[in-house]
Amino acid sequence: MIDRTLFTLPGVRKILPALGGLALLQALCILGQALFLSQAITGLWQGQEVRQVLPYIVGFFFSFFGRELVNFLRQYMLDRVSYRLAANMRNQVLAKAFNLGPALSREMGTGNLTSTVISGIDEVEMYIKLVLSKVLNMMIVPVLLLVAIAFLDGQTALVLAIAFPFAIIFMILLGYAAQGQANKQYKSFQVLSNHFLDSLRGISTLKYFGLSKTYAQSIYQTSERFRKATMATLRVAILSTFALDFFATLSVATVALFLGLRLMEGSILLFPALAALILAPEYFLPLRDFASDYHATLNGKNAYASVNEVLKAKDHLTKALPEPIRWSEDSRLVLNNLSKVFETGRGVRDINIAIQGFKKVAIVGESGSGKSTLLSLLSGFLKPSSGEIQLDTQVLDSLNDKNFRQSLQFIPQNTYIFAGSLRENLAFYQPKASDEEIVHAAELAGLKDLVEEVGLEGSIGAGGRTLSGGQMQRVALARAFLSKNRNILFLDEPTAHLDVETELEVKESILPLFEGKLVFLATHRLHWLPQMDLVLVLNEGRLEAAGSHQELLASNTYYQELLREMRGKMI
Ligand SMILES: Nc1ncnc2c1ncn2[C@@H]1O[C@H](COP(=O)(O)OP(=O)(O)OP(=O)(O)O)[C@@H](O)[C@H]1O
Repeated sequence: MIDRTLFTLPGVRKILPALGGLALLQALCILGQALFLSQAITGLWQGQEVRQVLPYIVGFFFSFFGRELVNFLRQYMLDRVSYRLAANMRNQVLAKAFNLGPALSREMGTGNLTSTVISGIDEVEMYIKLVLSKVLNMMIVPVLLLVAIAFLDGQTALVLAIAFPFAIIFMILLGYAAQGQANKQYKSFQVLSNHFLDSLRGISTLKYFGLSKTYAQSIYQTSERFRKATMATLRVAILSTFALDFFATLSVATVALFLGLRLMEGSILLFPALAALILAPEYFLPLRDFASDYHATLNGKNAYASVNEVLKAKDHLTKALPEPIRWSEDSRLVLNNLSKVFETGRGVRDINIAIQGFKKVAIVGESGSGKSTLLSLLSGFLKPSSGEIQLDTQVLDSLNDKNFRQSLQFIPQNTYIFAGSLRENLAFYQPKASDEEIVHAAELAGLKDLVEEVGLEGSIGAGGRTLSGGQMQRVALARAFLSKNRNILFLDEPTAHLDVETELEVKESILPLFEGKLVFLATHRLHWLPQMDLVLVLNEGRLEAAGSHQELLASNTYYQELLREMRGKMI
């Protein structure tokens, strides 16, 4: 029911003694409340004046306010601790997501990852609060009250002591059933999150193919499954609350009945009978309190497991390089038998290449030949399955290095435009760049008109000005122009989805960016190849040939064939 690792979170152990102390204080206040009230009523019953019982009434109010104060202090402490822990967790999950990059969202699903970070962590915050406050109360308050009741009346204490384990056993049994249902509910929530986000992303494709109505039906069915799972969980959770309430009420009623009978018989005095009767519901209160929020703890436990799953995901980011690389004419990159084989058996195998100085390297091959995989290995987004990488004098088993990432620029097929100002989007690698530098980079990338029209502070992306495909690629280009320190450049089909005219225009702007850099360009487009120093030809994951475009064109039949095919597809 409770995840024990919760107690290992930073700061939790430290507040446990304070929470235990507050639970003890609360038990004493409850006791004071019951004893003072019973004493006052007994006094009045015996004919004393209000003046005579006034100290007891004052004592009752002191205990009452003391109890409220304890509640307030506990809530205050828990709010601070759980808020801090949740904020910490959110930072860690985000850091993990950024380090692992697309691999994590591919594995978990973007919708699921997003809901874990946003609503999942809120649920964990609530879970921490509930568990820490209610569990300690449940462990301390009933025990102390039972001891006090035993002093007042042994028989009542016996009835209550017998009833408690029954209530606990019931709670555990129903708890297991509810946990099973809650797990199913959480799984369907994860499916729903992924399904919903995927549908939103693909909405234009769905519209194009006239499938949006069919898809809306599929979302409806997924959300219905989630609704049913939620109702099933609520049924068991409410049943467990009901069972506990029933047990507690039955036990208190039994106690009241026996006390009443014994009072009539005269075998017990009014004061102990009254005090025991007031304390009996208080004895069950912590348990009922826990049960009333039981459903929230079930959700919180699942969300906590999901957060832990992200935090435990293997983060390959190394710190082998002492500082970011500044690529120079003498720099050298050697791949020795580098392979990345996926579970499907596909990928790239035994790649051997040596590159020195400022080179423009194209990676070509048929669709599925491994171009993107090799590019991801070189940019450190994938960890090789075997082989080694030599970077100058350093031998590494992966380029997934914190400092290597600080050395590279990337122009993808589709540039992501963040919802924000044009300035934020342009100064992506260089947030501290001056206005002049940003405008200069934008002009080099061919964005002069956009800057004049929108202004550096104008919003672009979601909720702002929508950019055309060519403009988006130019934003990526301007980012790269602005970042002078990073001189290893990766491009993955940077102009593939643009129309021929825009493609050639954007290409003209890209070419000057290649100077003084190590460039890797994965492409299907023929027109890039004559401008490159080295062309790597991949065939079914293997390096078929490597050389300049002219060399390969003169001597390699596979390359000649590939070019014929590429030319065919271009037209
Ligand atoms: N994450 C993955 N898990 C399993 N197999 C994968 C994964 N990524 C790629 N592959 C497989 O590895 C092979 C190479 O894929 P890759 O994307 O590198 O090819 P590509 O040459 O870039 O193709 P394209 O030109 O169509 O983009 C393909 O058969 C692909 O199905």
